[in-house]
Amino acid sequence: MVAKQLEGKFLSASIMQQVKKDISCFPSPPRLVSLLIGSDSGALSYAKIQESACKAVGILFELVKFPASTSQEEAIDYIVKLNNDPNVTGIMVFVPVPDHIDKNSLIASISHLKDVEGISPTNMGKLFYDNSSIVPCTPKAVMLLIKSIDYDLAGKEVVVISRSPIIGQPLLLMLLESTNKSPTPTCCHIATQNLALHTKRADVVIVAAGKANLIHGEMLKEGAVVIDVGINLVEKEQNGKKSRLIVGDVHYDSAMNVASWLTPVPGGVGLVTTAVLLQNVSLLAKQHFARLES
Ligand SMILES: Nc1nc(=O)c2c([nH]1)NC[C@@H]1CN(c3ccc(C(=O)N[C@@H](CCC(=O)O)C(=O)O)cc3)C=[N+]21
Repeated sequence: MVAKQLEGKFLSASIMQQVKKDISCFPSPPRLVSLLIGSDSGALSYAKIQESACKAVGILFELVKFPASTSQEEAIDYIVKLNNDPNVTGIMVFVPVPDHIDKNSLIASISHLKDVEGISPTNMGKLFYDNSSIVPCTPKAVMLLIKSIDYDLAGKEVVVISRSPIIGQPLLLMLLESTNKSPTPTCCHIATQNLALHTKRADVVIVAAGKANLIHGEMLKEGAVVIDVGINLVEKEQNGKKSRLIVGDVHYDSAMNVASWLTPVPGGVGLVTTAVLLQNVSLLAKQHFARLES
C-alpha cells in the first residue's frame, strides 16, 4: 500500500478563513501576546509563523522577548499585567522555558479567560470533565485532521506516543471524549520498552516524541493512519555540503509504503496547530465581547 498524504494546508486555510470572517464582525481586533523567555529555536520559528498567520486573519500580534536570566517572579508579574490589560485578548508562553523557571507556575498564572492554548488548570479541568471551549491547539489539530478524512475512530486502537501535558495527555482525554463511540487509546512514551509491540497493532499512530525517525514502516500495521506531530531540525550532508532540514518523528519513505494516510512534516499538523491557535484567540475575543454585553 502507498499512503495518501494527509496535508494540513487545506484544513488550515479553511479554519483561517472562518476565523477571519468572525473577526471582521468584532467591534475591535483581538490581540495575542506571546512570551518567549530565552531563545529556543523551535519557539522562535513558531513565533514567526504566529506573526504572519495573525496578520493574515486580522489579529494583532505581539512577541515579548525576555532574556534567559529572567526570574520566575518577573515573568509572573508580567503575565499578571497582561491578565489585567483590557487590550489583551490572549496570552501564551513558549516552551521550553529556562531550567530555573517552573513552567507550571507560569501557566497557572495565565488567566483562564486569556489562556489561548487551553492549558491553564481551569481549562485542563474543563477538558477532563468534557465541557471545554478552549482546548490545547496541537491535540485539537490532530483530532481535526483525523476527522477531515472521515475516519471513524469508534472501536479503533489508537497509540499515542507522548505523555506531555501540552500534547499527549490532553489528546488522550479528547480521544476518550465521545461516549461509547470512543477508540481505545494507549499511551506510549520515550521510555516505553517495546514500542513496536504497541504500534504494530494500532489502527492509528500519533507520535509526538521529538525524535527523528523513531517510527519506521516495519513498526506499523498495514493501512494504519499515521499522524506525525514531531518537528526535528536535523543536519544533512549531500555532496559535501551541510544543510539543515525539518523532519518529523516518522521515517517518511518506509512509512509511506505501509500506512494508508500519513501527515507530512513540514506541511502537516504544524499548520493546523497554528490555525487552531487563531481559532482560540477568536473564541476568547467572542467570549470577552459577550461578557461586556451581559
Ligand atoms: N507553549 C507552546 N506551544 C506550542 O505549540 C509550541 C511551543 N510552546 N514551543 C515551540 C513549539 C513548536 N511549534 C510549532 C508549531 C507549528 C509549526 C509549523 O506550523 N510549522 C510549519 C512550517 C515549518 C517550517 O518550514 O518552518 C509546518 O510544519 O509545516 C512549527 C512549530 C509549536 N510549539
